[in-house]
Formats: sequence, C-alpha cells, structure tokens
Amino acid sequence: MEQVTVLGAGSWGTALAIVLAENGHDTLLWTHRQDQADEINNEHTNKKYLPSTVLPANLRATASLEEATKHGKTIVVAVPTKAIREVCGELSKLLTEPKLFVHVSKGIEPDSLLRISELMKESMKPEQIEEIVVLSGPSHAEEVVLQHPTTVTAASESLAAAEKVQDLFMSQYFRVYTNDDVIGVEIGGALKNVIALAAGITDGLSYGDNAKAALITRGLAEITRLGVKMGGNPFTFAGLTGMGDLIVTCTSVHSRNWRAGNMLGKGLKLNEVLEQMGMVVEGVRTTKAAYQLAQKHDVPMPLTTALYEVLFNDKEPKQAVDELMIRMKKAEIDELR
Ligand SMILES: NC(=O)C1=CN([C@@H]2O[C@H](COP(=O)(O)OP(=O)(O)OC[C@H]3O[C@@H](n4cnc5c(N)ncnc54)[C@H](O)[C@@H]3O)[C@@H](O)[C@H]2O)C=CC1
Ligand SMILES: O=C(CO)COP(=O)(O)O
Repeated sequence: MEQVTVLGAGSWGTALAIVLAENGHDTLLWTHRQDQADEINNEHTNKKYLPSTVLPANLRATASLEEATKHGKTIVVAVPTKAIREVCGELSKLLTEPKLFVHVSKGIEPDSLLRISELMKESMKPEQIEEIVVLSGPSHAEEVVLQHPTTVTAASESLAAAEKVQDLFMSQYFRVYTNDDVIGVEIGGALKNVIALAAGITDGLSYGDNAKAALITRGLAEITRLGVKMGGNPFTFAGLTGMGDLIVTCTSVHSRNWRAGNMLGKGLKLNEVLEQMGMVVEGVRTTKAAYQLAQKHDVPMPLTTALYEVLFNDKEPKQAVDELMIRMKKAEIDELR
C-alpha cells in the first residue's frame, strides 16, 4: 500500500483516485474548493463531475494543498492544462522532499508551446522532482467509474518510474502499458482533442461516417507529422495514446471536445458552447498551441489550421470543410515521410 495524492477533483482526478483507493492505496484527493472536499468526505459523492458515482469509503479529500503535498509519496496532477503552472508553482513552495509525479493532463500551453512535463519542470525545482510519468490513453472517466475495461500507457524517461506507476494503477479493469516516449505520448494526447473538436463539428453538420473516418485518419497523419518532427517515436502515434485516444475522443458522447465541436457544427458560437459545457474543453487552447507549433516546425497541418480559423477567426464550419476538400491534389503516403 502506498500513500498517493491526487491534485484536482474534476471527473478525471476523481476517477483515478477511485482506481487508486480500490487498489488499496491510501489516497488523498485535493480540491481547491472546501465545499467539494466536504461533499466527498461526508456524502462520498462528487455530483458535479460524476453524478451517479458513489466514492469508496477509504477515499478522503482535502482543500489544504499543504496536507496534500505532505501526504503523497506519489503525486498525481489532474488539473486542466491552464492550471498546471499555478498549481505546480504553489506546490513548489510547499515541497520539502522529492516526489514521483504523474500527470494526466492533455494539452500544450499556447505561446510557450511547452508540453505538460516541460511546464511542470519549469514550475518546480529539479530537486523536488524524483521523476515525471505521463499517464494517457483512451479513457473516459464516466466508463472507468463503471469499471469498464480500460487500457492506458504510463510513459517516462525512467522505465522504473513508469513501471512503478503501472503497478500503482493496474487493476482488473484498468490495464496499464509502459512506454519511454514522453514526447510522443504527450503530443498524441494533446492533439487528439483538436481533431475531436473537428469530428464534433462534422457530426454537427450531419456529414456522417465517411467524413469522420477521414478526419481520424488524416488527423492522425498530421499529428504524427508534427510529433515525429518534435522527436516522438512514429510507432507511439499508432498506439493507445495516439490512434486509440483519437478514436475514443472522436466517437464518444462522453467526450467534452466532441460535444463542444458538435454544438459549433450546429451553429452555436464558441463562447456559448464553453458556457454550456461547464467542464474543461482542452482542445480549444490546444488548437491555438498546435497552430503555433505547426508554424514553428514548418509542418503542414491543414485540419488544425481549418479549426483554428473556425475557433478564432469566425470562419463558418461548412466553409472550412468546403475549403479543405478543394485543396491542391496530394499523394496519401508521400506526405507522411
Ligand atoms: N475526463 C476524462 O475522462 C479525462 C480527462 N483527462 C484530462 O485530465 C485533465 C483534467 O480534466 P477533467 O478532470 O476531466 O476536467 P474537469 O473539468 O472535469 O475538472 C477540472 C478540475 O480542475 C479544477 N481546477 C480548475 N482550475 C484549477 C486551479 N487553478 N487550481 C486547482 N484546481 C483547478 C476544477 O475545479 C475541477 O475540479 C484535462 O487535461 C483532461 O484532458 C484525461 C483523460 C480522461
Ligand atoms: O481524454 C479523454 C479520453 O481519453 C477525455 O476527452 P474529453 O476531454 O474530450 O472528454
């Protein structure tokens, strides 16, 4: 049994805390909201994020970051990308010994263009970090809490750290593989949300299954193109954290990115969509970051660029699709090399 802290009591942090608590680990879930910590401790529910779930009795919550920091030998960071800097910065003021960090956030910071593990390293001191492991893959919280079979990947430059995280989380319904390709895993996890927004848009336009299959495969082509240029292993993009997560996010009604895209495709404006969602839609900020990365690395990313125009330059979704279809003729495979 290990002492583990999970930072962030949204749907994913809570679902992972349940997996850990059910595995017998002494798990403490941190939220920045006292009322939510009280609900988790007294009612054993987290209704805003997982309305039908009863939390295990051994799962405790706290609103004290100091208590949370002291508790875990392993600290799982499960806040949205935009909160990573702030939360890790606060953590850095409290850490007195090195910890094993696991992050599960799927994004890239616009402008700095840092991946999550890079952001974490920038926000804390090297001596405070034992190792960083990224846990990613096709895994909607709503299905994990139902104990439906789920497979993910733990990636780290340190195989020992990845295996430690594999052991912490692995259960009968939660299977964890290891990978040493942190870049590929982080890029795949972040960029699939961009394509999922686009898939939601084409569904909102009622364009059907051919369009969605095209988005998934051509989306993977452009994610791979960028990810390989940034140093990722091409095979990673065909795995759970690439193709696997792309499939689940582009096709599941649980996906907040797909749902947001669907509303955009039906004609709602971005601010109206985000107001209605009430949960993080990572793909919006990641579209900006991916657009900037494509320019920086001089990689053609037509789907990302089209989505950028829709989200930030008010292009009509139907016009964006029309323009994608009449682009210059291309070879399918040569473009990937
Ligand atoms: N929901 C899911 O099924 C999965 C989510 N993820 C990733 O996990 C990350 C977190 O997502 P969710 O839990 O789904 O989001 P969510 O929207 O359900 O919850 C986000 C949580 O973060 C908290 N938060 C926001 N800003 C904060 C701040 N500055 N300080 C402290 N806490 C703050 C919110 O209060 C909320 O509890 C995202 O990067 C997402 O892409 C990854 C895999 C699956
Ligand atoms: O990453 C996820 C599933 O693997 C969750 O996707 P959404 O953030 O779109 O809900």
